[in-house]
Amino acid sequence: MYDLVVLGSGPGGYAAAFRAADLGLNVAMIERHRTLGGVCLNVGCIPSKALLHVAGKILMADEPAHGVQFAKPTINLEAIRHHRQSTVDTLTSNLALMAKGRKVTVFYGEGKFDSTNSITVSKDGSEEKVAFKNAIIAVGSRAIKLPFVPYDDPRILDSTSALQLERIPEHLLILGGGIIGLEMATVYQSLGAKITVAELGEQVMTGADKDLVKVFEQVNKDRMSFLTKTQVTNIEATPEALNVTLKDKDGERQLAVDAVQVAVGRSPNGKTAGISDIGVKLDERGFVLTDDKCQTSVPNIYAIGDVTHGPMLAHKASHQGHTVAEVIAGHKVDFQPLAIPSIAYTFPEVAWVGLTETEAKKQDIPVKTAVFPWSASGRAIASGVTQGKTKLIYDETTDRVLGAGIVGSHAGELLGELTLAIELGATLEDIALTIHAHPSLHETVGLAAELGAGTITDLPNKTAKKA
Ligand SMILES: NC(=O)c1ccc[n+]([C@@H]2O[C@H](COP(=O)([O-])OP(=O)(O)OC[C@H]3O[C@@H](n4cnc5c(N)ncnc54)[C@H](O)[C@@H]3O)[C@@H](O)[C@H]2O)c1
Repeated sequence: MYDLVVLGSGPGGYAAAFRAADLGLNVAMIERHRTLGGVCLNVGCIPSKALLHVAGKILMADEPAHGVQFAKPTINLEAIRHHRQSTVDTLTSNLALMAKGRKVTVFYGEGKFDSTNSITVSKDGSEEKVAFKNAIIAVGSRAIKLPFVPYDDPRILDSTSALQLERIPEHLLILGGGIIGLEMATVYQSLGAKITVAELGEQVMTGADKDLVKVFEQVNKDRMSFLTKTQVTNIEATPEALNVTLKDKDGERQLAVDAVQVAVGRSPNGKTAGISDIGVKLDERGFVLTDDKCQTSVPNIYAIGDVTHGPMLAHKASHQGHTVAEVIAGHKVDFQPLAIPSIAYTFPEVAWVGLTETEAKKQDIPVKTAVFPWSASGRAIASGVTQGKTKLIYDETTDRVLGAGIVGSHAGELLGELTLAIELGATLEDIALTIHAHPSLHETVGLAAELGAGTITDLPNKTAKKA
């Protein structure tokens, strides 16, 4: 009997298994695919970043380089696919080695709970029972399917098939303006596709503040067309084209495209693997209900990652994984983060963490904001990346930083400081008095804080504190 069995080997599952093994527990992990790492490493975060890296190189070659002109890039799709796959292979094979090094037993096959103390793993017609004292459900999520989409048509792409880069369509419609849709829009646009994004909501990248998203839209206005408040209601496949029905306030119209990527969100896998049959409580959408120790309604069973409430992000899952491993090992810990960062790896990147201004307004939280424009940053001007903003959202009375957002080159990397600031309860003054290197893009964080504090000297003195 294992001390712990982890069902699923994504960033949540393997982090939990490895941490538990390091704490001296006897651990097994069950994975239905041939490689470890789940969606994120195999067909999600990691391969998309490999493609976005290439997209960045192509887009950069197109930008004015202040005296240097590059020829039009030559694109070798096979080599790009190879970079994607070798990135995935490096990480997934390292995971298998680390599992071995930690003596975590890996069962490859489809796992299904048959009691609160055992899971049956099925593979190629054979079955094996794995008994456990504790289990962690880390079964993730899957793409939401829309009833009117002709999924059998090869011109319909999902987040997995889009990564294959089988062909570059002339005109690609992105159905859903969330992070997956916009990241793949960026990849395909750089490779030559015309892009139309159809988004039901008021803005693309819901979740980020509008003023930041506006900069992203502005930079991309000649590269992509954004149709917001627009619902895709039907797709008809004909030999010549995919005829997409778009519905907005003016009524319905047709758009003929030669490929559609569907990226309308993900739903949790809670209703699979016999999870509810053993008494684990789910909500109506299939999320497993957990407390702040990630414990489910069955005391020896825990759940982490996309199958639980909260953002569907790998770094949330891995931190939950560590928490549960430590709880099972007897530590007094829980999972109550103040800040879970989000990054859209688009061009430019958009990154945000903690409270947004939109959320503050919705929840009636009294906040102030300080937004430093990158057009006043020496490093941004010298690097030709002035289309950016660094924004702080802070408590009106205490000046404590509650949220932050950045749009611009390397925004995702710059966000780290602000995530730490929020977790440590920093105020504007703490950030403003921290010496940031000059000239640098991260200096914009310090300058935004100085702007809020009224001590800034890198902008006109409208906001200067006189006393
Ligand atoms: N870099 C990252 O952090 C990253 C990358 C990829 C995915 N993810 C996560 O994966 C999850 C799924 O991402 P996603 O982009 O698929 O989902 P999402 O929920 O973020 O966005 C889907 C969008 O589709 C729109 N939509 C739904 N039906 C529509 C219709 N019929 N017509 C037009 N628009 C429609 C919705 O309004 C929504 O804005 C998210 O939780 C996301 O945070 C994160």
